[in-house]
Amino acid sequence: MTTATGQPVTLNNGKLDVPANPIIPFIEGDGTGPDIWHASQTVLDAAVDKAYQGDRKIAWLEVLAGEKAHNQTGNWLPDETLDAFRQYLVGIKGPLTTPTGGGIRSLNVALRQILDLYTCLRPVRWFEGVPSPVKRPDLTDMVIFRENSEDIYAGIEFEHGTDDCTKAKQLLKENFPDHFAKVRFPDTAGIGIKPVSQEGTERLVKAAIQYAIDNERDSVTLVHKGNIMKFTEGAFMQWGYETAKKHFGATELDGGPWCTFTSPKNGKTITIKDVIADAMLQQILTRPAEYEVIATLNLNGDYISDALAACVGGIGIAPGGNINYDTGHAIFEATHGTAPKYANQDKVNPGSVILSGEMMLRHLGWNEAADLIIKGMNGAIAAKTVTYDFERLMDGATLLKCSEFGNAIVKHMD
Ligand SMILES: NC(=O)C1=CN([C@@H]2O[C@H](COP(=O)(O)OP(=O)(O)OC[C@H]3O[C@@H](n4cnc5c(N)ncnc54)[C@H](OP(=O)(O)O)[C@@H]3O)[C@@H](O)[C@H]2O)C=CC1
Ligand SMILES: O=C(O)CCC(=O)C(=O)O
Ligand SMILES: [Mg+2]
Repeated sequence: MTTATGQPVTLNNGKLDVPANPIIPFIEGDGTGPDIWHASQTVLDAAVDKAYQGDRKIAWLEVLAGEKAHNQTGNWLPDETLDAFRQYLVGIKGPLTTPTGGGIRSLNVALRQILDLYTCLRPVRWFEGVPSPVKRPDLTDMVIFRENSEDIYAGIEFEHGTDDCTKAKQLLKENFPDHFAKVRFPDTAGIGIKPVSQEGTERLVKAAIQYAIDNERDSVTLVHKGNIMKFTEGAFMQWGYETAKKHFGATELDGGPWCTFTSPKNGKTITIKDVIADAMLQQILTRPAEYEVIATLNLNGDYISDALAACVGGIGIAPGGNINYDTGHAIFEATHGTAPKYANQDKVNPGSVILSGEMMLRHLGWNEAADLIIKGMNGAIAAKTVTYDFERLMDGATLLKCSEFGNAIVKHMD
C-alpha cells in the first residue's frame, strides 16, 4: 500500500464530513482495469481541478486486490486493503476477475459483504448520441437498488461428490423427506441454499424509497421471483410493501398490494409496485418509461443491470456504487467486469469507471466537479470521438483508445 497526503472522510451525525484533500483508496483492477483506471484518474483529477481551481484535490491511495495483490503479497484481498476502506469510508475500484467453477469466490462480492455495503446502486440513463439496440433509449431512466449482502451471493453451496454435499443431502433426507423426494437426480445433484431476510430487505427497500423521495421519482418497483421462490423472493416483496407502510405511511391502492404515499419533498404521489423478474426483463424493453427506481434481490439485480445497460448503449458506460447508508462506507465501481480479452490494449471504454467516479464525487458533495464530468462525457460523445464499442455502431465516428477517450472528456469540460 502506498501512502497519500490528505485527510480522511468521516461520518458525523449521519453526514459525511469531506476535507478539501480527502484520502480516497482505489483498486486498479484486473484485466482491462489498469487501462481504465489510468484514464479515469486523469478525468477525475481534471474535473476537480477545473471545478475548484486547486482549492480541492483528491489524495489517491492505491490499495491492492486481485492479481496485483496476489503477485505482490501472495494474498488476493490483503487486510490492509479492507482496513483502508474501513478507515477512509469512500473508495473506488476497477473490476476484479472471478474464475468460474473452482477457485476463489468473488473478491467483488467479498468486499461488499465484509464491509456490509448492502446497496448496489446502479443508475441507468441514456446519453444523447450513444448507439443503442432499442428504438427509444431516451425512455430508459432507471435507478437499480440491488440488494448486495444476501441471496445466493451469500448463500451456501455444496459441490456434488464432496463429503459436505453428501452430509447436506443426508440432513435434508432425514429432516425434510417430502422436500428431498422432489430432488430429481439426488445422487448427482449439487445443493445450493440462499438466505433472504426481513432486515436485509427492509434496509434496502427503505434506501430505495428514500432515494425516490430525495430525487423526486414517481415509483419504486419491487422485482422478485416470488411466484416460484415464495419464502425468499416472495417474502422480499411482502417485506418491501411492509417497509413502505411502516416507514413512509404508504396505504394500499384498490385493495393492494400496490400502495402509495405522498412525498414529503414535493407533495406528489409515490407508487410502490411489484413485477415478477422474468416479466421485468421484457418490460424494460417494451415499457421502460413506466419504471423509475427498482428495488430487487442480488441475482435479479445482477441480470437486470447488464440488460438495462445494453438498452442505453452498453456496459461500457454503466456505473455503480456499493453503499452502506448507515455507516457511510461506499465503494464505487463499474457494472462490467475485467473484459480480459482486451487487457493491456488501451482499447475499452473507461466510461463506466469515470461515471462511477462522477457518482462518487456527488456522494462526497462535489457536485460542480461531477457536473463537469457529465459535460465532458456529453461533449465527447456528441463529437463522435469514442472508443471501439460505440464507434462500431456509430456512423462517421472517430475511433479513440481508452486513454484518448479520457482526454476527450477532459477537453470537452471547457
Ligand atoms: N464488479 C466486478 O469487478 C465484476 C467482475 N466481473 C468479472 O470479470 C470477468 C470477466 O467477465 P465477463 O463475463 O467477460 O464480463 P465483462 O463485463 O468483463 O465483459 C463482457 C463483454 O462486455 C463488454 N465490455 C466489458 N467491459 C467493457 C468496457 N469497459 N468497454 C466496452 N465494452 C466492455 C465487452 O463486449 P464485446 O466483446 O462485445 O466488445 C466484453 O467482452 C469475470 O471474472 C467476472 O467474474 C464481472 C462483472 C463485474
Ligand atoms: O464478482 C463478480 O465476478 C461478478 C459480479 C457482477 O457481475 C456484478 O456485480 O455485477
Ligand atoms: Mg454483473
